[in-house]
Amino acid sequence: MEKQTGLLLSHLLLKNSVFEVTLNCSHLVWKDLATKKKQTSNSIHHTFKDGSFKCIPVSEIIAVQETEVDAGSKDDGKWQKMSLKANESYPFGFTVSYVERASRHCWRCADVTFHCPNGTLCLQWVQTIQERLALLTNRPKSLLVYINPYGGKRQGKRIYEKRVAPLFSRASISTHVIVTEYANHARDHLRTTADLDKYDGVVCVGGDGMFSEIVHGLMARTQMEFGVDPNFPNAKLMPCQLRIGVIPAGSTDCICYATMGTNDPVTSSLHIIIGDSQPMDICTVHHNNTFLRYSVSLLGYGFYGDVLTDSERKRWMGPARYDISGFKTFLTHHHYEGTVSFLPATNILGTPRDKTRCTAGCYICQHNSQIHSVKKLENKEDEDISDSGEWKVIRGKFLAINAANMSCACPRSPKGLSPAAHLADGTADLILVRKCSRFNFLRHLLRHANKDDQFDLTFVEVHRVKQFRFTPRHCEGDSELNLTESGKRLFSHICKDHPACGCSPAYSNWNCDGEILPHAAIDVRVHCQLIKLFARGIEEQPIFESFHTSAV
Ligand SMILES: CCCCCCCCCCCCC/C=C/[C@@H](O)[C@H](COP(=O)(O)O)NC(C)=O
Ligand SMILES: Nc1ncnc2c1ncn2[C@@H]1O[C@H](COP(=O)(O)OP(=O)(O)O)[C@@H](O)[C@H]1O
Ligand SMILES: [Ca+2]
Repeated sequence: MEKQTGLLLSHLLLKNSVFEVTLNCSHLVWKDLATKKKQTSNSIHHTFKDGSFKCIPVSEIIAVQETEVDAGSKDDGKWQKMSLKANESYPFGFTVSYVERASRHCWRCADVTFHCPNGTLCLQWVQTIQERLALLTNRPKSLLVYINPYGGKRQGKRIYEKRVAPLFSRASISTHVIVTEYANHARDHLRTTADLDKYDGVVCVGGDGMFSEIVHGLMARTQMEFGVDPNFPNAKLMPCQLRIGVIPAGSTDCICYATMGTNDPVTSSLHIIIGDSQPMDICTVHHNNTFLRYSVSLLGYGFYGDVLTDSERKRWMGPARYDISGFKTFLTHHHYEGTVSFLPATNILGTPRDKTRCTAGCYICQHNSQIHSVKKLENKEDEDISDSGEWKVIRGKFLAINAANMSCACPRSPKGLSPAAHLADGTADLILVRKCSRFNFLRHLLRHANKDDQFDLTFVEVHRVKQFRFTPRHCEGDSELNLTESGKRLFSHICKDHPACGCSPAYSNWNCDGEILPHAAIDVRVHCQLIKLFARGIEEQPIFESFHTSAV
C-alpha cells in the first residue's frame, strides 16, 4: 500500500473477489482483479455492469465506518455474510456509503463493504476517507429542520423519521427538529427566534407553501440584519446565507421537482448531505409601494388563482383538491380584463422558446447572473419604471397570466409551465393566455403534460422579463377607482354566484406559490440569486460508466 503520493492502494476483498481498491485525490475506485484482463478485450460497459469496476467521486461519499466482521458466529446483515476465505484471510472490514444514481433522477444511498487482511490497514482506510470527507467544507454539519405535519398527504413526520433522519445520522449531521404547530410557525421562528449561527442550513419538510414560509422567514431575517426595507420596490435585497433543503411532503412539490428532477425524499436528503448548492432567483411582489410577498415558483392570475381559491376550501382532500378545482375552474372558463406591463430582459442569453433546459451547472444562469452583478455594481439594475422607455404594455382579456420564475416542473407536468425557464438567471417567463374557447384552452393545458409546445398557439404569448405589473381593468377607470376594495369583491362575488349572467367576475386572485394574495394590482420584480438550495439543478443524464473511465 502507498500513501506518500496521496494515493491509497490496496488489494481488498469484496464479495469473495479480490479487488484493487484505490483512493486518489478525487475518486474511490475498485477493480476486480480477476476480470481486470478481460476489460481490455471485452466491452468495457459490460464488464462494469457486473460490478467488477466502479469509480465514485469522493464528493459523493456519504460516510465510512468500520464494519464488524464476525461471520462465523452470527449472520445479522448482508455485509456480514462472509465466506470462509474472508474469515480466514480478511477478518476486518469497512463500509463506504455513497450516492448511486437510480432511474429518473432519483439518488440512492448504496453501501459497499471491503474486507481487509489486518486491522491497521482497515483503520487506515477508514481514517483516510474520513480525513478526505472532513476537507469537504461545503457539507452541512448541523441543520435546523421544520416539518409541516399537515402538508400533502400528512406524511411529513413519517417521511422525515423513516427516510431522512437515518441518512442524516449516518452522515453524522446533527439536527434540531421542529414540527410546526400552526401556519407561519416556521416563518416566525426563523424571522425572530431561531439562533441561526448554530446551523449550516435549514431543512423544510412539506410542500411549496412550507418552502415559501422558510424563504419568507430567512429573507425577512436577512433584510432586517442588513437594514434593508423591502417596502422600497427598488431596494437592493441581500442574499440569504443559509442554504435550504427541501424534503418533498406536499401537494405540488414543484420547488423540489424543478431543482432535482424528482420529488423523492431520499434524493433530497442526499443532496443536502453532500452539500450541493443551487442558487435561485426570487420575485418580490408589491402593491402601491408596499411589500406583499416573495415568490419563488409561480405567480398566477386567472386560471391558477381561481384553482387555488377553490382548492383552499378543499384542503381536507389532500393533493387531489387541485385536480377537482382544476376541472371546475376549467369549466367555469372565466376571463379577466386588465393591463400587463413588463420590462423585457435584454442582453441576456436564452429565450422562453428555447429547446435547451436549465440543467446542473447551467451556463445560461452563470452568464446572465454575471451580467446582473455587473449592472448592480454600476447601479443600473433597478431603473425606475417611469424613466425607462423599454416597457411594453399589453391590454386585453386573459384566461391566465402566469409568471414562472423557474420551470415549475412537477409530477402533474414534468416539463412545467415554462419548460425553458431558468432557476437562477435573474428573469421570469411571463405567460399570457388570452380569452379563447374552452377547446383551445384545453389544448393549451394538455400540452403541459405532453411533448407539444404549449406556447405554439395564437392566443398564447410568452416573454422573458425582469419586472412586470398588472392592473385589473376596474382599477383603471377613474369611476371604478372610487369603488372600495370590499365593494369590488362584492361585485365579483355576485357574478361568481350567477354564472348564468354570462359575464366573468371582475377580479381573480393571484396565486403566489400557493398563497392567495389580497390584491389584484401588483408590481413584480425578479431578484437574481437571493437564496441557495441544497440541490444542483437537474442532471442531464445519469453519469454513465464510460465517464468514469476517463476519470480514473
Ligand atoms: C391533463 C391536464 C394537465 C394540466 C397540467 C396543468 C399544469 C400544471 C402545472 C402546475 C404548476 C404549478 C406550479 C406550482 C405551484 C405551487 O406553488 C402551488 C402550491 O403548491 P403546494 O400546495 O404548496 O404544494 N400549487 C398550485 C397547484 O398552485
Ligand atoms: N402545523 C401547521 N398547521 C397548519 N398549517 C400549517 C402548519 N405548518 C405549516 N402550515 C401551512 O400549511 C400550508 C400548506 O403547506 P405545504 O407544506 O405547502 O402543503 P401542501 O403542498 O399540501 O399545500 C402552508 O401554507 C403552511 O404555511
Ligand atoms: Ca428565473
